[in-house]
Amino acid sequence: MRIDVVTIFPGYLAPLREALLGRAIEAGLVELGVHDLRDWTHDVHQAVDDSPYGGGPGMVMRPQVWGEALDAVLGEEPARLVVPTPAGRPFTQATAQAWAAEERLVFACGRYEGIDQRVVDAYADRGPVDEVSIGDYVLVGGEVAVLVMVEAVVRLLPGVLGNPVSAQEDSFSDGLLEGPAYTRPVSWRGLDVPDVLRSGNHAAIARWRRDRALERTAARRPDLLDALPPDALDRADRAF
Ligand SMILES: Nc1ncccc1[N+](=O)[O-]
Repeated sequence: MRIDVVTIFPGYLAPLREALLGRAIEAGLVELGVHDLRDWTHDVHQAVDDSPYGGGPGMVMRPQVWGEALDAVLGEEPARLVVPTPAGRPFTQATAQAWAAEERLVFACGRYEGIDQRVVDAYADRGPVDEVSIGDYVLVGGEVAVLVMVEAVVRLLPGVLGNPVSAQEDSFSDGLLEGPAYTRPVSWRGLDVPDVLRSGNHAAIARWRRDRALERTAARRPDLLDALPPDALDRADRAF
């Protein structure tokens, strides 16, 4: 997979070259390009924004600069263009799963009050454009959202995670939150690991884990329970 990011703060994306993602890049599983939007300005002030038509607070990012940048970065190769914005559709594990199958992702990081809408409209004719949000809060720009989304996607690529099974058993993969996890020592500050997890009885362990996942999901995210397909909960689940 090739990932390109266009931003006025390239340094913000440095963490993508650390740890797991850094190793994936070194292993050639992912190619990463980070581009400074100001490279496509032509004025001495390298202006990337201007005041909004119709008035209102803040500044809007100029379409000309973005057009030149995205033409250059996208080239002729097909790619999914992603614009992080609080006004976007929710980015979920399902989005990450879908994007993990893409050859190319190009992220356009908006700052200020966002990017002139015509940029999204103009590129919608060339390929898929997703305006997505990582949550219902307002960040200063899209860069942090790109870090979140790239990590969620790249960890799903074959060969990236040491233990690929865990990508299947993540929270959300079966529609439920993951339950509690334990490791050694068996007793710590007077708190013991639940006996069932040391019983060796795999059916009982699976049942216990499922019950804890249902319990946690009901308590913290009842919306996820409501969203489950009708056949997702078996009789034992319903008994819980
Ligand atoms: N929440 C956000 N705030 C600003 C820019 C992008 C955002 N997002 O979620 O992608």
